[in-house]
Amino acid sequence: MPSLGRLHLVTDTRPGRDPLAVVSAALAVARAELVVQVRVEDSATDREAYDLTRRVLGQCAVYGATCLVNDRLHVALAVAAAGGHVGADDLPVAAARRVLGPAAVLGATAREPVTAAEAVAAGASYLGVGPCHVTTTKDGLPEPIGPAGVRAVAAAVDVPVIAIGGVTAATVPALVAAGAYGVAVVGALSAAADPARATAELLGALGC
Ligand SMILES: Cc1ncc(COP(=O)(O)OP(=O)(O)O)c(N)n1
Ligand SMILES: Cc1nc(C(=O)O)sc1CCOP(=O)(O)O
Ligand SMILES: [Mg+2]
Repeated sequence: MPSLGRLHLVTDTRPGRDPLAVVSAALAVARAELVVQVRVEDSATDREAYDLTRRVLGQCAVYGATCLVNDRLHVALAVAAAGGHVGADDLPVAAARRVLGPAAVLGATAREPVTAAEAVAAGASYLGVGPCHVTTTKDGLPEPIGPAGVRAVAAAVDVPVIAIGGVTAATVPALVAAGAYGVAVVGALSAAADPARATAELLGALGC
């Protein structure tokens, strides 16, 4: 299994965003430390997801960076991405592992220690843990768990914990101190005036 980068960029395909430009800027700075998770709107077609993922995978290959696919594991397989990420509304972790195979990177969303341990036992190779802080990027999330919630999950598992939800360079140190191996962001890069600079700030906060 490839070693996991510590800065995860989750693509923002909402109207008015330019995910490929943001990926390009982040890759130029973070290189192999970047994991790009291709996440499209639920309304996007599989063809749209496939086309975007192929382009992102091509960008990542230049830098030896990892490309994962959110939810749509058939797209991950179709483009030979490194793996995928699943949550409560997606395939169960064990089924996702069967689909992707033993060597793939498989992330699972977990918000508390018991489900985190279950996800790891079912085959997750990392956990996405959050929302750590308030975010406007995704609707319907539970209350933020904060660094204390991250600490509880990190203490319960032996796989990398990736903190997500409202993460900024300013909030990274407390999350790392709580046991996060890395962070996943949408807005901190997608909405940045200068995504390359924002990438450097996030890497610096991670101690990379
Ligand atoms: C790193 C990471 N953590 C959590 C999530 C959320 O996944 P999920 O709960 O399946 O929600 P959607 O992203 O599918 O809306 C994630 N994508 N990445
Ligand atoms: C897609 C997603 N999942 C979350 C979870 O907690 O499961 S938070 C989130 C959105 C993260 O975006 P931003 O970095 O802009 O806050
Ligand atoms: Mg999902």
